[in-house]
Amino acid sequence: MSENKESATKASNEAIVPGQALSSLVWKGDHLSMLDQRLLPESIVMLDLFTAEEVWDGIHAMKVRGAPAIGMAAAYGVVLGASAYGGTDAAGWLEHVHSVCGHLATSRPTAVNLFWALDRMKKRAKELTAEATEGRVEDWNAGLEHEAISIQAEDEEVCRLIGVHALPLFQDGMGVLTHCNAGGLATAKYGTALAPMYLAHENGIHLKVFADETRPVLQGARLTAFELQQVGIDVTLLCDNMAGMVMAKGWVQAVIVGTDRVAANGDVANKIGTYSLAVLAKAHGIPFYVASPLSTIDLHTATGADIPIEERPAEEVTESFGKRTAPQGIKVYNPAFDITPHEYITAIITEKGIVQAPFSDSLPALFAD
Ligand SMILES: CSC[C@H]1O[C@H](OP(=O)(O)O)[C@H](O)[C@@H]1O
Repeated sequence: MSENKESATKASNEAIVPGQALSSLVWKGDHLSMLDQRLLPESIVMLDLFTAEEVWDGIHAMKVRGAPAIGMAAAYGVVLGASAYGGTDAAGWLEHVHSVCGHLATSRPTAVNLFWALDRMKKRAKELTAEATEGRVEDWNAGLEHEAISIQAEDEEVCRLIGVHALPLFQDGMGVLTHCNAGGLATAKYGTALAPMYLAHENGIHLKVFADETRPVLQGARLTAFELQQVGIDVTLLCDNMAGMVMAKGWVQAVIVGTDRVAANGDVANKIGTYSLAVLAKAHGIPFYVASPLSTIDLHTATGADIPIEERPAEEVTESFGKRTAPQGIKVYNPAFDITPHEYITAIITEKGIVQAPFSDSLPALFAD
């Protein structure tokens, strides 16, 4: 790790290379290069982050977003935070790492991958100090760096496997509707909900993807439409309120979405609007799939009612499309996520295979060795 820290975030503009996937997070050895997803698809700007605080802000402000990407960013935030420790003793270093983790945990509340990654970094920190208790701060920091890099590398393989397991659900020419962005931009590569689209594309299977624009932050329009178009996958952008009509026309044979947290009973938190889609899918007899890595399954949270739902600033709703679109002083309700009850979910696609109801049995079984 470099001793040469900088507090000001730097940005660099990158060129759009058609067909080339963008990486949301690139570890540079002494800092984290983070793609500012708020600026897509107009600008590709990589932010150079040197401190845990800058990573906290990157997550909080949704410069990086998507459950697995949030977890990966937080892990690198721990690495950056740990490197600022000035002492040499194990107890002090461990306390410092826990304090960094505690702060990063306040960046966003719903995606459980954030807490999963922080728990994993704390566990690794404890193991490292148990191995050598004095004067090994550089080794401990290097151990944390290795752990964060592993989390990112594993996520790519996990997402690829989700795509592999989903492939039998799709036939050539099928229409598949998705919501928000659970793609490569939200993960290390491939995505969760979009992994099947990428794997189908790689295997010569043609899918017609419908991407909801996903108000109010427009992850579907700005990110999903962008990343699928970049690699030449057939994608059509829809306003959120068009899904019912498109289903009624018979254009959609499956809905597949990502998730920020799956409760032990199979209830799913995902981007606001997901619940409406699930109800519409049921009304039209269309299977509704949730793509979820094991790191997003939270067996400690009993039901969807126990999942904390983030509420975001009113301006996301009242100042859409670069200008004021609602009256001054209007009351606004802006939850970032909703809960889809497990009854609406046909199956959950994981890196270990596809599971169905009863989820209270099938989800814990995924964690058995
Ligand atoms: C692969 S998880 C993607 C997940 O993240 C989104 O939330 P946000 O953009 O607010 O971080 C959304 O719920 C997606 O399904």
